[in-house]
Amino acid sequence: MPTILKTHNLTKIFPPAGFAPHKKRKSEGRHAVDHVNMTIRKGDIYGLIGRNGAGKTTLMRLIAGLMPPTEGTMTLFDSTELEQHRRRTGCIIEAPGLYGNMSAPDNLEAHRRLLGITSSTAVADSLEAVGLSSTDRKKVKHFSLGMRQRLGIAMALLGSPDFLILDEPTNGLDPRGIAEIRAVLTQLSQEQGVTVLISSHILGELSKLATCFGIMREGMLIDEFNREDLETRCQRCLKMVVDQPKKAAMLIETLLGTDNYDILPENTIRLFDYVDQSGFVNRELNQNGILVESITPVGQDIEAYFMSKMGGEDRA
Ligand SMILES: Nc1ncnc2c1ncn2[C@@H]1O[C@H](COP(=O)(O)OP(=O)(O)OP(=O)(O)O)[C@@H](O)[C@H]1O
Repeated sequence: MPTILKTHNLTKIFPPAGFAPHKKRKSEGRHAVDHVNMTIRKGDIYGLIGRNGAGKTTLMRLIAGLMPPTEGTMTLFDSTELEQHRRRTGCIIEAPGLYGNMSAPDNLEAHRRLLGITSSTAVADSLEAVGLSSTDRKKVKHFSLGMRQRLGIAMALLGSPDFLILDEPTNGLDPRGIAEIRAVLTQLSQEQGVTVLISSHILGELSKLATCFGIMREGMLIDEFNREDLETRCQRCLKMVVDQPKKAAMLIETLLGTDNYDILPENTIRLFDYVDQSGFVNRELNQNGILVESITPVGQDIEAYFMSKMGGEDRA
């Protein structure tokens, strides 16, 4: 699968408050983005997750070329010619500038001219992609927040980008508005092959939309995994520590009649069946010469998993 974005040790250090560059005072500064190595492949919907201040927006701004990194490099579309390939990228990082007294098509038309996009169908195509073709002459100031967010995405789509960078596109939306944005992004990904990098506070929503995930904590990308990994990590199972894992595995197959387990390091086995029958499993293994040091049903919902990875109690 071709790589759309790869960062190598991407770092942004902001000077501390009160820092006066002319004094050349040596200072630590704030590592908003700290040696991030991130990979996004073609067709991914990459969900970026982290608490407030974790560095998501700063990372997106670096990727979009809105500020230079302090350190580190990146490739876009497997190339180091970033300026050239940023033309294939569309982004909403700050609230898109919309003219309230103008209709959706007029807003897009103004933006199209500003960007120098020549395609005569760009405005109509973008409106259609976000389901706003029928708003006609309605002024944007009368739009719902969800419609405005969709219009923002339409703006980012004007240049027919292959890669969309969206910082909190569902911010402030009700469940219906969120579902609409999800439908738009899923369609763009599946039907047009657009690759998406998206951050969101709404973890449950992101878990339904994204195909892979990156967790940021204190500027660092502490974990990257795909949807399949996430489902495995959150799957309910009986986690047990035994003295002889290979023999225990054989007994699980012969006595319990299942091969739905895996063996982890440190004599740990995860059994994905019999999750609510830990006493029974314990007895069966014990009676056949296995010392079960611990046996616990584990598993959590996806949102709780994200929260535990992000650290702390605050929401993303
Ligand atoms: N221009 C700036 N100057 C100084 N510090 C900044 C600047 N922009 C961001 N920061 C700091 O960098 C850190 C990361 O901020 P950033 O906005 O990237 O986080 P975030 O994960 O997007 O948070 P949120 O979810 O609240 O938007 C924060 O501590 C923030 O205060």
